[in-house]
Amino acid sequence: MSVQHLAKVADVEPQQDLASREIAACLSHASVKFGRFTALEDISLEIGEGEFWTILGPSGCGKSTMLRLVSDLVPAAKGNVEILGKTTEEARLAREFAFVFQDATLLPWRSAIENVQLPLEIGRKRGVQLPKSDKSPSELLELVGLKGREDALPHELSGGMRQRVAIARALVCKPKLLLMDEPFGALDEMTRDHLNIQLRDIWRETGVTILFVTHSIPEAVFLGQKVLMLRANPGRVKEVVDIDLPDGRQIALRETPEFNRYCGQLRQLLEDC
Ligand SMILES: Nc1ncnc2c1ncn2[C@@H]1O[C@H](COP(=O)(O)OP(=O)(O)OP(=O)(O)O)[C@@H](O)[C@H]1O
Repeated sequence: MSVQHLAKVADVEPQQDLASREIAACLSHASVKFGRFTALEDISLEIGEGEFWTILGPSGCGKSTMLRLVSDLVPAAKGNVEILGKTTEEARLAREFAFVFQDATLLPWRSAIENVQLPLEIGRKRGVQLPKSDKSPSELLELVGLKGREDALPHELSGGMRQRVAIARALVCKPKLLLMDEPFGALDEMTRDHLNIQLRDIWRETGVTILFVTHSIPEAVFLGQKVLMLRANPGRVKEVVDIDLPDGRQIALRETPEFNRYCGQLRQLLEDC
């Protein structure tokens, strides 16, 4: 690891002992190109295991591309990406990560619990030994607040409930890393607030590392321990902001001066992008 790289890491997490911090995702000078267009350039980051990172930046700056890079959906044109010490391909095959998108993408003819069970069934059919959550599919539905709705079909559920099923499904193979691309972007504000609180609880209970893309500054501050601000053309790291707010976050936190200070800081950074 270069001195420059270590310096960047120290900026990101000044209080932590680097030697004792387990790394979930390590990006070293990584770039992504689509033809001649550079979508991401020289990204160096270390994301510690169990951390919750939110990603903000102007439209088109490469937030989704960053998740696609980490999840082996696009290759690094330069540099290197490691997930839990593995290449992205090895991590994908070992089901080290799972994705949740803006659209829940549930199979409409399967009930909530059957949708959650789906990744395990696919693994069994392919003869692949997949990691399995310590919780059963029905316990995962309970974890996301859907106890009693196991047999409901997707069209019988609200948008927020469908997203909860998608989160339970993402957790069924016990991923170490959860990649979330604007998962609550299409939901009304109250549902979104409620899911924000629930997602923090799920994160605390499972210990999963989360990378969460959003366009909402308050959502990024409420959820994240760290906010990664990307800037555009090409997408680069603008800044990583540590969010030093207490745990057990409730909606009232959004009315506090500390919370609004972080929002103001990030709004300024976004304007400067
Ligand atoms: N498959 C692709 N081929 C060509 N260009 C692409 C491809 N995917 C993304 N891009 C370009 O890469 C840049 C980053 O796209 P990306 O979707 O990652 O941005 P984003 O920050 O997530 O955007 P938004 O906030 O609008 O969702 C954009 O200019 C986009 O047009």
